[in-house]
Amino acid sequence: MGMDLHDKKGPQPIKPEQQMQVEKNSHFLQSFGHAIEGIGQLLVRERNMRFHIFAALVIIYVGLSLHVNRQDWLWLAMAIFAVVMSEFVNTMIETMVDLIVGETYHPLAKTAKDVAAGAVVFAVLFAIAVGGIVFWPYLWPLIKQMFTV
Ligand SMILES: Nc1ncnc2c1ncn2[C@@H]1O[C@H](COP(=O)(O)OP(=O)(O)OP(=O)(O)O)[C@@H](O)[C@H]1O
Repeated sequence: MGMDLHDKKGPQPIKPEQQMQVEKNSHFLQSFGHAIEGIGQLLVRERNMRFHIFAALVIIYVGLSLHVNRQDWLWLAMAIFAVVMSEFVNTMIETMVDLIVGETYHPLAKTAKDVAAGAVVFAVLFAIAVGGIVFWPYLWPLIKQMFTV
């Protein structure tokens, strides 16, 4: 899949104030800080992730507008979670493959990346199905109302 100018592939330059830590985190706050850094990297590097976050916000907005019930919110949350988690896994696999093979072509690198991308597509299809099943009963009466005089 393509790459735009905003996608920052490859290692980020190390700023002078950054410590090149390779030893274990020594306390919870340090672990948490690095986890937040990971989420930040994902948002900066992956255009698809930014799109998923935008789509999730649209789904939340539609859910609020249609006053969907508690159980339906759980399904919507599950769908959003599945897509976002799949993008986390996809980025982890891509990064590990790039770390191992770099710019060298390898059929197994292709398989790993394509399967990881397939997981994202699978999760997105699941989210579309959930969105359709959840929103349809709320939208159908509105659609009928629009076409009855
Ligand atoms: N080292 C490699 N060896 C073989 N094929 C590769 C290699 N690197 C990438 N590819 C192929 O190129 C495609 C795009 O790879 P890239 O790492 O640019 O993914 P991407 O554009 O970030 O994907 P996504 O849009 O899913 O994030 C992969 O799906 C794979 O088919």
